[in-house]
Amino acid sequence: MDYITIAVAKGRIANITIKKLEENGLIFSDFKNSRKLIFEDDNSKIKIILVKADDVPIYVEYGAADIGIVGKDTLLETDCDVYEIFDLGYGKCRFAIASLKDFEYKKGKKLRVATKYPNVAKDYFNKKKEPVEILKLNGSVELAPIVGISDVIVDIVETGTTLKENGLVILEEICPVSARLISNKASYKSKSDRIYEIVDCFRRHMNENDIC
Ligand SMILES: Nc1ncnc2c1ncn2[C@@H]1O[C@H](COP(=O)(O)OP(=O)(O)OP(=O)(O)O)[C@@H](O)[C@H]1O
Ligand SMILES: O=P(O)(O)OC[C@H]1O[C@H](OP(=O)(O)OP(=O)(O)O)[C@H](O)[C@@H]1O
Repeated sequence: MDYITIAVAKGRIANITIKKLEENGLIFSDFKNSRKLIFEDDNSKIKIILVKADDVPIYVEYGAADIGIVGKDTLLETDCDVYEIFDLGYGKCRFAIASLKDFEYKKGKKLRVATKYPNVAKDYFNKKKEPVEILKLNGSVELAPIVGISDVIVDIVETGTTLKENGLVILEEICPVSARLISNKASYKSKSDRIYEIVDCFRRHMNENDIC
């Protein structure tokens, strides 16, 4: 049996993914205590490669991985050509627009929006026919309205703690987000049995609150 390779987004999503696979009896030795980027379970012939979230769809589209696990936030931002095949239900959060508590929207004035997700923000405001200027940042987006470089932010919110501790409030929610299983188009045809074994393995360990 050939190895099936899964590109997993480093950080939160990888930690939960490995935990769920280990609950199914797979073993990825040293995952917690190493800087290794490749982990293999010899029995199931599953190979995990750890990559930055934004890069997961690229590894999958170009066939370096058969499947990938990444947040819906990242998928909405990318235009990669992959199949999204399963909502894994974990890594739950939501996209929201937020501003400082005392922000007042002035009609007719172009909103300046700071975000790590320029495509998501552009799409959302285009649909509402609201003219905006997008400022692409790479993190700590909540700072932007505080230091006065944006009116609002578009970001993911989980517990709401980061917004609260920085004096921001949600103005609108855009959509829910959770981790998704994606597939390379050729692998989806040639390795569909193995891919669906992996889907079943996650399905068996879905918690009640994983269901979106
Ligand atoms: N509270 C949360 N904050 C950030 N990401 C979350 C949260 N809840 C779920 N997620 C999911 O986890 C993914 C990000 O994981 P993580 O924060 O570990 O990486 P990251 O922020 O991209 O890492 P980096 O620190 O390298 O920028 C998101 O793309 C999203 O799908
Ligand atoms: O609602 P909460 O539970 O507080 O989580 C939301 C925060 O988590 C994410 O940041 P991350 O930790 O990825 O750091 P970043 O600012 O570097 O993106 C996101 O961008 C928010 O800042």
